[in-house]
Amino acid sequence: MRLADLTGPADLLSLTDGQLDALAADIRSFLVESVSKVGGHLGPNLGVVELTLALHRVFESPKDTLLFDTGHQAYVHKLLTGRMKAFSTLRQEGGLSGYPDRSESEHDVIENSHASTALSYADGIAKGFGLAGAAHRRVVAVVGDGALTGGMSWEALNNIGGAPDRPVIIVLNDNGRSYAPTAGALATHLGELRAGRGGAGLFENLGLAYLGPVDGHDRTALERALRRAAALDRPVVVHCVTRKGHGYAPAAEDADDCWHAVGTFDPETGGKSASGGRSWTAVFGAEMTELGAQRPDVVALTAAMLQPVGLAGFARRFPDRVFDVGIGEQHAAVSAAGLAHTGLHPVVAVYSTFLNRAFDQVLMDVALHRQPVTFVLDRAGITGPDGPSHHGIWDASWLSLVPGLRLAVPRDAEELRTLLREAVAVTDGPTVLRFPKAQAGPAVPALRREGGMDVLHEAPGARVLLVPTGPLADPCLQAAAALDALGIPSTVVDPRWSVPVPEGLPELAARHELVVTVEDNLSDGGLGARLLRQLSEAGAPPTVRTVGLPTEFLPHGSRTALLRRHGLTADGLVARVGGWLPQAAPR
Ligand SMILES: Cc1ncc(C[n+]2csc(CCOP(=O)(O)OP(=O)(O)O)c2C)c(N)n1
Ligand SMILES: CC(=O)[C@@H](O)[C@H](O)COP(=O)(O)O
Ligand SMILES: [Mg+2]
Repeated sequence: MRLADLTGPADLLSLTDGQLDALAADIRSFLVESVSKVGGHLGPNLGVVELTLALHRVFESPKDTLLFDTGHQAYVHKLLTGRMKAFSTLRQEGGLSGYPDRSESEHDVIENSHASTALSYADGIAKGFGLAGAAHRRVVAVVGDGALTGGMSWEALNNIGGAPDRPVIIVLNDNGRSYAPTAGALATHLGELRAGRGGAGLFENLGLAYLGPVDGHDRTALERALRRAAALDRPVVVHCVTRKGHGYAPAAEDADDCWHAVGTFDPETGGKSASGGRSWTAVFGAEMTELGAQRPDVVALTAAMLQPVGLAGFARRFPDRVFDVGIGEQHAAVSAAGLAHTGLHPVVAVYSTFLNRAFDQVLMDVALHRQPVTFVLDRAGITGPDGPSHHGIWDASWLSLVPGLRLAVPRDAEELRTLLREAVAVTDGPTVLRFPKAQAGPAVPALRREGGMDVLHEAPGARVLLVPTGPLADPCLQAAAALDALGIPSTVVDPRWSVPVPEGLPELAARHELVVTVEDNLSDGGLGARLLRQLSEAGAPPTVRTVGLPTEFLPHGSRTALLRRHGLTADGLVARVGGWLPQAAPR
């Protein structure tokens, strides 16, 4: 049977070993071909072809629940559950999600792409099945060795191991790496288990049965182990040893990150498409390395994403001053507070969306102690193809609730360098920089600085004040030029530090009829909302309009298209101002 003929998992049950091996090869070729066109998580999915085939042959989804931790390795699951024909739409607006999605299939459960949550789901689902008298329904969680370094995994294991009557089946997909080789004591222990030297092992000491190590590319061995696990009728870990990128050599198998997440590429040669320009990440990484040479007290932390957050250069130059804590953002924040307690200035580089889980740590372990920790949030704002659990749109709102915290949004590369240095010069509390998943745009020079803000554009008799944060300065300047041409003079200021509200902004706002804040984050809790409150509390405010993102889960799609949809473009702003100042409606 060819992949194209597959209508669902039940079709797998009648296939011979030879047909299944041919199907596995078919799936691998299809993955390389498809992902080469749209980008995605090729390496992780090449590593779970045989594993996913075995899962769907041994367990009966959706009667049995199959959970994928992080969900980036669920492409094969999608192909086996009837979504091959739609696969060309992967991660594109209106197309398949890059993660499980309950609106796509009854076989999908966890849509959240944040790691280390699957075992908690499994614990809850198993408890629910038990209460419903449906304990016969299997709960199977596929968890990577990286996801197992996340704290919530151990909170769940503490529950799962303590309940012998709740037979959660944990399929440990151990390829020895997250992006890079997985760091820490757990990785060492898994290595001992892989080598058969693990003795009783951590899992058995926690009350779980342990089966393995199993060759994660030998489908029959996997099926045998999974059937044994199901028959044990108690919590069990099936330790599968896989290779990320398996079967696409040398490109994916031998790359530093085994092609964890790739853009488009030539499937014949493995040649990646060049990304033009210089990303915000690259600008940050270069400046961090410069800073590290000048400030011996500056250290860096990453949560298993050294390369993606731009710290590889810093790590090469200062290997003793960079810490990969595994997928542990909460731990990173508090370990940074500890580092700061010893007089160092830690820089924690994470993707915006992943810092959300460390709110309490930023609030109570960093800010309450007024520790000088700098958080650098990459992928802040609309990210695009990774969808709702990856858009970094909440940070600017919840961070504004942290007493003493300062947040800055650089508008261009030079400002990123300057603001980073301003941030690491702060000694009495947390600082945050945020920038998007994009190329750092053209330089945006300031006319002058006023009240802590950079004036970027002004015109006599200005009626409208545009207040963009970060890179949205560029479309705002284009809008200002268009408004001037429409006979509506305007001012454009960059607040630079948008938390707290710059002290000169309320007074400057009061000098205009209409104030429009423009933010690549939620409007709720954003700069505009906070400015509006300050102005209204100070008496009759000018009209303030906040152009930002709705408090919704935004779909996947291109960053450009999503920004346009939410009016975060020059023509979108002009059209809106036209509506807010009727006589300015574009002719
Ligand atoms: C909370 C959180 N932090 C960081 C990430 C980014 N991330 C996505 S996959 C990944 C590595 C996961 O490693 P593992 O669980 O071993 O899965 P593998 O990719 O090896 O299959 C990381 C760090 C994330 N999704 N969630
Ligand atoms: C699954 C996950 O969280 C990461 O792999 C993420 O998808 C990477 O995002 P970028 O591709 O923007 O680096
Ligand atoms: Mg792994």
